[in-house]
Amino acid sequence: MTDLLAVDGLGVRSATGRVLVSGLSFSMRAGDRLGLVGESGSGKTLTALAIAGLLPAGMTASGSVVLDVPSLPRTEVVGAAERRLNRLRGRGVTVVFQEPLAALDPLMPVGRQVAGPLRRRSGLRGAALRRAVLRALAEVRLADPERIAGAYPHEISGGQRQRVAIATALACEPALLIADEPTSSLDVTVQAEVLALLGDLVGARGTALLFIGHDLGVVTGVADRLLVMKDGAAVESGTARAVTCEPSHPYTRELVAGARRLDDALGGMLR
Ligand SMILES: Nc1ncnc2c1ncn2[C@@H]1O[C@H](COP(=O)(O)OP(=O)(O)OP(=O)(O)O)[C@@H](O)[C@H]1O
Repeated sequence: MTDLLAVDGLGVRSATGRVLVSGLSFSMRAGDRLGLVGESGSGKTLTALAIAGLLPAGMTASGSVVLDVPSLPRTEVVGAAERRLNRLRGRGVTVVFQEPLAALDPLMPVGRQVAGPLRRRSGLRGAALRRAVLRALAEVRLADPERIAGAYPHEISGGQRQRVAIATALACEPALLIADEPTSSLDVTVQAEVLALLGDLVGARGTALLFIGHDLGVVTGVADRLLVMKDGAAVESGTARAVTCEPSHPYTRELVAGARRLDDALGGMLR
């Protein structure tokens, strides 16, 4: 099987030339679940944006990010023209961000927002499209999809919004879904539900998942492999089990000890 995503020596610099990410290399195949974990400011989000070709204006990427998605031309994202990247986004790679309010249009009922990618992907129109929207909302386990479809983003809860954002992202049938702290703004119970849902949905579709988070307990709940980042570089990588059971880098040991302390304080809930 060939790599779906091959990141080789990725670097990101700010407009003023500050090195924010450097020398990052990893690869993913169809259906893989990789967790990028590290403290705030370690470069996780910029890595995600660089992979999707969405770095803010002025920032520059170096190295190589190759996305090789079935039925799409193999694309070198670094330096690619916007037109090329547009073909890749959606079917190739889709991102779910931490704050769904930022991703959803405040002035459009959420049903119409899910309908956009569904229509583009499937060509459905009219009543058939409407049924597909309701199915997509039911699939992310939203009770009463009819009501949710007609609601504006501010009329539903944070957990419901994140489910809508996931439904919208999956409606594109992406080969790679990047989820950047998708549950950090949610309370713990809702967070656990949304994580389980995300795991089930990508599993059922064979979608590769790049899951980003600062909380090792959360990330290991979804990812099979981990890449630990610190100060814009990878300090350790391996299977989730190896990294959490036998961390070799002092920073990873700190992360593991922190997650254990939290787990003990919660009476082993995370085990
Ligand atoms: N638009 C920007 N201009 C300049 N520097 C930036 C910009 N965005 C991020 N940075 C810097 O790049 C570094 C990496 O940021 P990034 O957002 O990737 O970290 P992160 O690991 O995702 O953190 P968090 O968990 O807080 O989102 C940080 O030092 C940050 O201050």
